[in-house]
Amino acid sequence: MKIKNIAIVGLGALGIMYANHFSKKIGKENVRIVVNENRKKKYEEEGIFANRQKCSFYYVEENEKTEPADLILFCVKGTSLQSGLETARNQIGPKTIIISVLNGISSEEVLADAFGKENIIHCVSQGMDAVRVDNQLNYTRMGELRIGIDQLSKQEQLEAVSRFFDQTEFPYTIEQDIQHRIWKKFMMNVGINQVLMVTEGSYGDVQKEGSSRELMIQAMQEVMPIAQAEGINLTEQDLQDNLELLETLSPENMPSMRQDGIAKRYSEVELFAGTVLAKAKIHKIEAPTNQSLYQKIKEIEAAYS
Ligand SMILES: NC(=O)C1=CN([C@@H]2O[C@H](COP(=O)(O)OP(=O)(O)OC[C@H]3O[C@@H](n4cnc5c(N)ncnc54)[C@H](OP(=O)(O)O)[C@@H]3O)[C@@H](O)[C@H]2O)C=CC1
Ligand SMILES: CC(C)(CO)C(=O)C(=O)O
Repeated sequence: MKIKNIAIVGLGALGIMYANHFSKKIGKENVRIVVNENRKKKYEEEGIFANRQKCSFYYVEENEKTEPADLILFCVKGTSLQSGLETARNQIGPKTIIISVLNGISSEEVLADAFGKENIIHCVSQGMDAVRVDNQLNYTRMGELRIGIDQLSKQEQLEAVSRFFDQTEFPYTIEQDIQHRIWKKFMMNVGINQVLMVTEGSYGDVQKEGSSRELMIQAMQEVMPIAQAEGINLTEQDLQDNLELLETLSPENMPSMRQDGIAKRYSEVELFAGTVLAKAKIHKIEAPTNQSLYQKIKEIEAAYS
Protein backbone atom coordinates (compact mmCIF):
# COMPACT_ATOMS: atom_id res chain seq x y z
CA MET A 1 0.00 0.00 0.00
CA LYS A 2 1.57 3.29 -1.12
CA ILE A 3 0.02 6.70 -0.59
CA LYS A 4 0.42 8.76 -3.75
CA ASN A 5 -2.32 11.34 -3.30
CA ILE A 6 -4.32 12.89 -0.52
CA ALA A 7 -7.57 14.77 -0.08
CA ILE A 8 -8.12 17.52 2.48
CA VAL A 9 -11.53 18.60 3.75
CA GLY A 10 -11.44 21.98 5.52
CA LEU A 11 -9.09 24.73 4.37
CA GLY A 12 -8.73 26.57 7.67
CA ALA A 13 -5.76 27.06 10.00
CA LEU A 14 -4.63 23.43 9.93
CA GLY A 15 -5.96 22.57 6.46
CA ILE A 16 -3.97 25.41 4.84
CA MET A 17 -0.83 24.45 6.74
CA TYR A 18 -1.03 20.80 5.71
CA ALA A 19 -2.21 21.48 2.14
CA ASN A 20 0.69 23.88 1.65
CA HIS A 21 3.21 21.39 2.98
CA PHE A 22 2.02 18.41 0.96
CA SER A 23 1.43 20.41 -2.25
CA LYS A 24 5.08 21.46 -2.16
CA LYS A 25 6.27 17.92 -1.48
CA ILE A 26 4.19 15.77 -3.87
CA GLY A 27 2.84 18.33 -6.34
CA LYS A 28 -0.42 20.21 -5.99
CA GLU A 29 -2.20 17.92 -8.50
CA ASN A 30 -1.85 15.12 -5.91
CA VAL A 31 -3.37 17.15 -3.08
CA ARG A 32 -7.10 17.59 -3.60
CA ILE A 33 -8.79 20.33 -1.61
CA VAL A 34 -12.37 19.13 -1.53
CA VAL A 35 -14.90 21.96 -1.55
CA ASN A 36 -18.35 22.99 -2.65
CA GLU A 37 -18.85 25.43 -5.50
CA ASN A 38 -19.11 28.52 -3.27
CA ARG A 39 -15.92 27.82 -1.33
CA LYS A 40 -14.02 27.09 -4.55
CA LYS A 41 -15.12 30.40 -6.03
CA LYS A 42 -14.20 32.30 -2.86
CA TYR A 43 -10.78 30.68 -2.48
CA GLU A 44 -9.93 31.26 -6.14
CA GLU A 45 -11.10 34.87 -6.11
CA GLU A 46 -9.57 35.92 -2.79
CA GLY A 47 -6.55 33.60 -2.70
CA ILE A 48 -5.23 31.73 0.34
CA PHE A 49 -2.03 32.90 2.04
CA ALA A 50 0.38 31.08 4.35
CA ASN A 51 2.90 33.34 6.09
CA ARG A 52 2.04 36.04 3.51
CA GLN A 53 2.89 33.78 0.54
CA LYS A 54 0.06 33.02 -1.88
CA CYS A 55 -0.71 29.30 -1.97
CA SER A 56 -1.41 27.39 -5.15
CA PHE A 57 -3.96 24.65 -4.54
CA TYR A 58 -5.87 22.10 -6.59
CA TYR A 59 -9.61 22.28 -5.85
CA VAL A 60 -11.95 19.36 -6.45
CA GLU A 61 -15.66 19.89 -6.12
CA GLU A 62 -17.47 17.64 -3.69
CA ASN A 63 -19.95 16.35 -6.28
CA GLU A 64 -17.20 15.43 -8.78
CA LYS A 65 -16.80 11.66 -9.25
CA THR A 66 -13.09 10.85 -8.99
CA GLU A 67 -10.90 7.91 -8.09
CA PRO A 68 -10.91 7.58 -4.29
CA ALA A 69 -8.03 9.30 -2.53
CA ASP A 70 -5.31 7.18 -0.92
CA LEU A 71 -5.48 9.26 2.26
CA ILE A 72 -7.99 11.82 3.45
CA LEU A 73 -7.42 14.41 6.18
CA PHE A 74 -10.41 15.89 7.95
CA CYS A 75 -9.50 19.44 9.00
CA VAL A 76 -12.93 20.97 9.65
CA LYS A 77 -14.17 22.21 13.02
CA GLY A 78 -16.39 19.95 15.14
CA THR A 79 -19.32 22.24 14.28
CA SER A 80 -18.90 21.34 10.56
CA LEU A 81 -18.03 17.67 10.82
CA GLN A 82 -21.43 16.50 9.58
CA SER A 83 -21.20 18.66 6.46
CA GLY A 84 -17.55 17.59 6.08
CA LEU A 85 -18.68 13.95 5.88
CA GLU A 86 -20.86 14.75 2.89
CA THR A 87 -18.10 16.79 1.23
CA ALA A 88 -15.72 13.85 1.63
CA ARG A 89 -18.02 11.09 0.40
CA ASN A 90 -16.81 10.96 -3.22
CA GLN A 91 -13.17 10.77 -2.12
CA ILE A 92 -13.53 7.70 0.06
CA GLY A 93 -13.21 4.18 -1.29
CA PRO A 94 -12.64 0.82 0.42
CA LYS A 95 -8.89 1.47 0.78
CA THR A 96 -8.86 5.18 1.61
CA ILE A 97 -7.05 5.80 4.89
CA ILE A 98 -8.88 8.33 7.04
CA ILE A 99 -7.29 10.72 9.54
CA SER A 100 -9.06 13.38 11.58
CA VAL A 101 -7.03 16.24 13.07
CA LEU A 102 -10.05 17.53 14.96
CA ASN A 103 -9.72 18.24 18.65
CA GLY A 104 -11.92 16.41 21.13
CA ILE A 105 -12.43 12.71 21.74
CA SER A 106 -15.26 11.87 19.36
CA SER A 107 -14.43 12.63 15.70
CA GLU A 108 -13.02 9.17 14.99
CA GLU A 109 -16.28 7.62 16.22
CA VAL A 110 -18.33 9.91 14.00
CA LEU A 111 -16.13 9.01 11.01
CA ALA A 112 -16.34 5.30 11.83
CA ASP A 113 -20.14 5.50 11.86
CA ALA A 114 -20.09 7.14 8.44
CA PHE A 115 -17.32 5.21 6.66
CA GLY A 116 -16.47 2.16 8.80
CA LYS A 117 -13.63 1.93 11.28
CA GLU A 118 -11.25 -0.35 9.29
CA ASN A 119 -9.19 2.45 7.74
CA ILE A 120 -9.26 5.06 10.48
CA ILE A 121 -5.92 5.97 11.98
CA HIS A 122 -6.41 7.86 15.25
CA CYS A 123 -4.68 11.20 15.48
CA VAL A 124 -3.92 14.22 17.65
CA SER A 125 -2.51 17.43 16.21
CA GLN A 126 -0.38 19.42 18.57
CA GLY A 127 2.37 21.92 19.14
CA MET A 128 1.45 24.35 16.35
CA ASP A 129 0.90 28.10 16.76
CA ALA A 130 -1.31 28.54 13.70
CA VAL A 131 -3.46 31.66 13.61
CA ARG A 132 -5.88 32.19 10.74
CA VAL A 133 -7.73 35.41 10.01
CA ASP A 134 -10.01 34.94 6.98
CA ASN A 135 -7.74 33.77 4.13
CA GLN A 136 -4.47 34.59 5.92
CA LEU A 137 -2.68 31.94 7.94
CA ASN A 138 0.37 32.72 10.04
CA TYR A 139 2.49 30.26 11.97
CA THR A 140 6.03 29.77 13.17
CA ARG A 141 5.57 26.23 14.51
CA MET A 142 3.89 23.52 12.48
CA GLY A 143 3.66 21.15 15.43
CA GLU A 144 3.16 17.49 14.62
CA LEU A 145 0.60 14.75 14.26
CA ARG A 146 0.56 12.01 16.86
CA ILE A 147 -0.89 8.91 15.23
CA GLY A 148 -1.78 5.42 16.42
CA ILE A 149 -4.11 2.49 15.97
CA ASP A 150 -6.82 1.00 18.15
CA GLN A 151 -6.50 -2.49 16.69
CA LEU A 152 -3.58 -4.48 15.30
CA SER A 153 -5.39 -5.16 12.03
CA LYS A 154 -4.59 -1.55 11.04
CA GLN A 155 -0.82 -1.98 11.21
CA GLU A 156 -0.49 -2.00 7.42
CA GLN A 157 -2.35 1.30 7.08
CA LEU A 158 -0.31 2.82 9.89
CA GLU A 159 2.91 1.81 8.15
CA ALA A 160 1.69 3.28 4.85
CA VAL A 161 0.99 6.61 6.57
CA SER A 162 4.36 6.48 8.32
CA ARG A 163 6.19 5.90 5.01
CA PHE A 164 4.24 8.74 3.38
CA PHE A 165 5.06 11.15 6.20
CA ASP A 166 8.74 10.14 6.07
CA GLN A 167 8.82 10.63 2.30
CA THR A 168 7.22 14.08 2.59
CA GLU A 169 9.24 15.14 5.67
CA PHE A 170 6.06 15.69 7.61
CA PRO A 171 6.43 15.83 11.41
CA TYR A 172 4.73 12.97 13.24
CA THR A 173 5.14 10.48 16.07
CA ILE A 174 3.61 7.02 16.39
CA GLU A 175 1.89 6.58 19.74
CA GLN A 176 1.65 3.21 21.47
CA ASP A 177 -1.39 4.37 23.47
CA ILE A 178 -3.21 6.77 21.21
CA GLN A 179 -6.38 6.92 23.36
CA HIS A 180 -4.35 8.21 26.27
CA ARG A 181 -2.75 10.83 24.01
CA ILE A 182 -6.16 11.91 22.71
CA TRP A 183 -7.48 12.37 26.26
CA LYS A 184 -4.35 14.22 27.31
CA LYS A 185 -4.80 16.74 24.50
CA PHE A 186 -8.52 16.89 25.32
CA MET A 187 -7.66 17.87 28.89
CA MET A 188 -5.43 20.64 27.55
CA ASN A 189 -8.10 22.02 25.20
CA VAL A 190 -10.77 21.90 27.90
CA GLY A 191 -8.54 24.25 29.89
CA ILE A 192 -6.73 26.55 27.45
CA ASN A 193 -9.29 26.88 24.67
CA GLN A 194 -12.32 27.53 26.85
CA VAL A 195 -10.66 29.85 29.36
CA LEU A 196 -9.01 32.02 26.72
CA MET A 197 -12.27 32.31 24.81
CA VAL A 198 -14.10 33.42 27.95
CA THR A 199 -11.37 35.77 29.20
CA GLU A 200 -10.60 37.00 25.67
CA GLY A 201 -6.93 36.35 26.32
CA SER A 202 -3.84 34.91 24.67
CA TYR A 203 -1.36 32.22 25.76
CA GLY A 204 0.66 34.79 27.72
CA ASP A 205 -2.28 35.19 30.16
CA VAL A 206 -2.21 31.54 31.20
CA GLN A 207 1.58 31.21 31.13
CA LYS A 208 1.84 33.44 34.20
CA GLU A 209 0.34 32.96 37.67
CA GLY A 210 -3.11 34.48 38.10
CA SER A 211 -6.85 33.88 37.91
CA SER A 212 -6.89 32.76 34.24
CA ARG A 213 -4.22 30.14 34.86
CA GLU A 214 -6.02 28.91 37.99
CA LEU A 215 -9.31 28.59 36.12
CA MET A 216 -7.56 26.73 33.29
CA ILE A 217 -5.99 24.24 35.71
CA GLN A 218 -9.32 23.68 37.52
CA ALA A 219 -11.06 22.96 34.20
CA MET A 220 -8.30 20.50 33.26
CA GLN A 221 -8.40 18.78 36.65
CA GLU A 222 -12.08 17.97 36.18
CA VAL A 223 -11.18 15.84 33.15
CA MET A 224 -8.99 13.49 35.19
CA PRO A 225 -11.62 11.55 37.21
CA ILE A 226 -13.82 11.31 34.13
CA ALA A 227 -10.97 9.82 32.13
CA GLN A 228 -10.27 7.38 34.95
CA ALA A 229 -13.95 6.36 34.97
CA GLU A 230 -13.65 5.74 31.21
CA GLY A 231 -10.61 3.53 31.71
CA ILE A 232 -7.99 6.11 30.65
CA ASN A 233 -5.20 6.63 33.16
CA LEU A 234 -4.89 10.41 32.95
CA THR A 235 -2.79 11.71 35.81
CA GLU A 236 -1.42 14.84 37.46
CA GLN A 237 1.80 14.20 35.49
CA ASP A 238 -0.17 14.50 32.24
CA LEU A 239 -1.48 17.85 33.43
CA GLN A 240 2.05 19.01 34.24
CA ASP A 241 3.23 17.87 30.78
CA ASN A 242 0.45 19.95 29.23
CA LEU A 243 1.51 22.98 31.26
CA GLU A 244 5.06 22.51 29.99
CA LEU A 245 3.85 22.28 26.38
CA LEU A 246 1.90 25.48 26.94
CA GLU A 247 5.16 27.25 27.85
CA THR A 248 6.45 26.63 24.32
CA LEU A 249 3.61 28.58 22.63
CA SER A 250 4.12 32.25 21.67
CA PRO A 251 2.56 34.42 24.41
CA GLU A 252 0.76 36.65 21.92
CA ASN A 253 -0.85 33.74 20.04
CA MET A 254 -4.18 32.16 20.88
CA PRO A 255 -6.00 28.84 20.58
CA SER A 256 -8.47 28.02 17.83
CA MET A 257 -11.46 28.63 20.11
CA ARG A 258 -10.40 32.19 20.93
CA GLN A 259 -9.97 32.72 17.19
CA ASP A 260 -13.58 31.57 16.82
CA GLY A 261 -14.68 34.08 19.46
CA ILE A 262 -12.94 36.94 17.67
CA ALA A 263 -14.48 35.95 14.33
CA LYS A 264 -17.89 35.44 16.03
CA ARG A 265 -17.97 31.81 14.85
CA TYR A 266 -19.76 29.17 16.91
CA SER A 267 -17.09 27.38 18.88
CA GLU A 268 -16.32 23.75 19.64
CA VAL A 269 -17.69 24.07 23.19
CA GLU A 270 -19.76 20.91 22.66
CA LEU A 271 -16.53 18.97 21.98
CA PHE A 272 -15.03 20.29 25.24
CA ALA A 273 -17.28 21.31 28.20
CA GLY A 274 -20.27 19.74 26.42
CA THR A 275 -18.50 16.36 26.40
CA VAL A 276 -17.12 16.77 29.94
CA LEU A 277 -20.61 17.48 31.27
CA ALA A 278 -22.23 14.61 29.38
CA LYS A 279 -19.64 12.14 30.66
CA ALA A 280 -19.67 13.64 34.18
CA LYS A 281 -23.40 12.98 34.29
CA ILE A 282 -22.97 9.34 33.23
CA HIS A 283 -20.30 8.75 35.87
CA LYS A 284 -21.98 10.91 38.56
CA ILE A 285 -18.94 13.20 38.87
CA GLU A 286 -19.09 16.94 39.63
CA ALA A 287 -17.62 19.35 37.05
CA PRO A 288 -18.58 22.87 38.26
CA THR A 289 -15.81 24.75 36.43
CA ASN A 290 -16.81 23.22 33.10
CA GLN A 291 -20.47 23.90 33.90
CA SER A 292 -19.68 27.56 34.42
CA LEU A 293 -17.43 27.80 31.31
CA TYR A 294 -20.13 26.10 29.25
CA GLN A 295 -22.72 28.67 30.32
CA LYS A 296 -20.41 31.62 29.71
CA ILE A 297 -19.44 30.41 26.24
CA LYS A 298 -23.09 29.86 25.33
CA GLU A 299 -23.84 33.43 26.51
CA ILE A 300 -20.99 34.82 24.39
CA GLU A 301 -22.31 32.94 21.36
CA ALA A 302 -25.90 33.97 21.98
CA ALA A 303 -24.78 37.62 21.78
CA TYR A 304 -23.29 37.21 18.26
CA SER A 305 -25.21 39.54 15.99
N1 LIG B 1 -6.10 26.07 14.82
C1 LIG B 1 -5.26 25.37 15.56
O1 LIG B 1 -4.18 25.84 15.92
C2 LIG B 1 -5.60 23.98 15.97
C3 LIG B 1 -6.81 23.41 15.65
N2 LIG B 1 -7.08 22.11 16.03
C4 LIG B 1 -8.35 21.49 15.71
O2 LIG B 1 -8.36 21.23 14.31
C5 LIG B 1 -9.69 21.35 13.80
C6 LIG B 1 -9.68 22.39 12.66
O3 LIG B 1 -9.38 23.64 13.27
P1 LIG B 1 -8.98 24.94 12.43
O4 LIG B 1 -8.06 24.56 11.34
O5 LIG B 1 -8.55 25.94 13.43
O6 LIG B 1 -10.40 25.34 11.82
P2 LIG B 1 -10.81 26.57 10.91
O7 LIG B 1 -12.10 27.11 11.42
O8 LIG B 1 -9.67 27.51 10.75
O9 LIG B 1 -11.04 25.88 9.51
C7 LIG B 1 -12.07 25.00 9.21
C8 LIG B 1 -12.32 25.13 7.75
O10 LIG B 1 -13.20 24.12 7.32
C9 LIG B 1 -14.03 24.68 6.31
N3 LIG B 1 -15.21 23.84 6.13
C10 LIG B 1 -16.27 23.71 6.96
N4 LIG B 1 -17.14 22.82 6.44
C11 LIG B 1 -16.60 22.39 5.29
C12 LIG B 1 -17.03 21.47 4.31
N5 LIG B 1 -18.18 20.81 4.43
N6 LIG B 1 -16.26 21.28 3.23
C13 LIG B 1 -15.09 21.93 3.08
N7 LIG B 1 -14.63 22.82 3.97
C14 LIG B 1 -15.38 23.04 5.06
C15 LIG B 1 -14.32 26.05 6.83
O11 LIG B 1 -14.81 26.86 5.79
P3 LIG B 1 -15.88 28.04 6.07
O12 LIG B 1 -15.11 29.08 6.84
O13 LIG B 1 -16.29 28.44 4.70
O14 LIG B 1 -16.98 27.42 6.88
C16 LIG B 1 -12.96 26.47 7.34
O15 LIG B 1 -12.20 27.04 6.32
C17 LIG B 1 -10.56 21.76 14.98
O16 LIG B 1 -11.16 20.64 15.56
C18 LIG B 1 -9.56 22.38 15.96
O17 LIG B 1 -9.98 22.30 17.31
C19 LIG B 1 -6.15 21.34 16.65
C20 LIG B 1 -4.93 21.86 16.98
C21 LIG B 1 -4.58 23.23 16.72
C1 LIG C 1 -3.17 23.09 21.67
C2 LIG C 1 -3.87 24.22 21.01
C3 LIG C 1 -4.32 25.15 22.09
C4 LIG C 1 -2.85 24.88 20.09
O1 LIG C 1 -2.10 23.95 19.39
C5 LIG C 1 -5.04 23.74 20.21
O2 LIG C 1 -5.26 22.58 20.10
C6 LIG C 1 -6.02 24.68 19.63
O3 LIG C 1 -5.67 25.84 19.34
O4 LIG C 1 -7.16 24.25 19.42
